[in-house]
Amino acid sequence: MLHIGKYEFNSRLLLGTGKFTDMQVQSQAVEASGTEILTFAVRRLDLEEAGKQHFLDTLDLSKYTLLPNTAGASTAEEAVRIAELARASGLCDMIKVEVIGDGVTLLPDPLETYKACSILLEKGFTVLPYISDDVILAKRLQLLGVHAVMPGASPIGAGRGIINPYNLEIVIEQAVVPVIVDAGLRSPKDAAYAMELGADGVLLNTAVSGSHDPVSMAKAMRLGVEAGRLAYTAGMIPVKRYAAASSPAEGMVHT
Ligand SMILES: CC(=O)[C@@H](O)[C@H](O)COP(=O)(O)O
Repeated sequence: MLHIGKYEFNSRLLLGTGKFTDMQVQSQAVEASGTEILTFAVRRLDLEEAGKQHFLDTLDLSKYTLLPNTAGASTAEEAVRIAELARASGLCDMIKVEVIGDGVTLLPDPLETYKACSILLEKGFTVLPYISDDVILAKRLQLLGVHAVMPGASPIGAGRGIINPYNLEIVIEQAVVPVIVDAGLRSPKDAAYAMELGADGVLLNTAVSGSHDPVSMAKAMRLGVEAGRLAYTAGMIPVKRYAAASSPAEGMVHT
């Protein structure tokens, strides 16, 4: 079970809803992924798509928790405004805090993210900040009281997989709230790797929406997350410098 604040989930795969070209394929991909948490940009929903049918209208919303995100915000104030808009519209009080600091790398702004989280926590939100793989920021945000941290594997949409497993491992080791590895994943091996490192979940979007067959990729990602989690809980053997024979040599007759 994945526990985030007062919420509980069986699935550890969180899916983004952007960049799908066909709503029906998207619905099937969501189903195939087994996800229970769908994240979407409130700003996009509110401004650019006003009046149009939205993908969320095509879903049985009783099966999913909608996780609004503050994509499009570049300051704490903007992120807070977007979060309040989401809550006032009757959406979940969970918010993925995404405050982008740079239009080229799309990396999150640590100072504005911290400030936004501080305000949103005071306002009673369940707060999930998207951050870089920054060990100290992750720690500081947890001291502030966030409900999960979402370190990036690599930049959004880059598909570069986990660039810094060392940092991610330390974030995970020191975490007192769930760690959801978010962004930059490309293949099921990346998802499995994040889970093998001990992540509590992964969030991805482009890897599925941008593949030739999003439904199959969604299923592959689901299996990757499940395999990685199973391996993590099973306990993997230590890495050794030299060989260790699989069959014991004792009792063998040597000539
Ligand atoms: C939908 C969402 O929140 C994205 O911003 C998220 O960070 C996913 O990144 P990828 O598209 O790289 O998987």
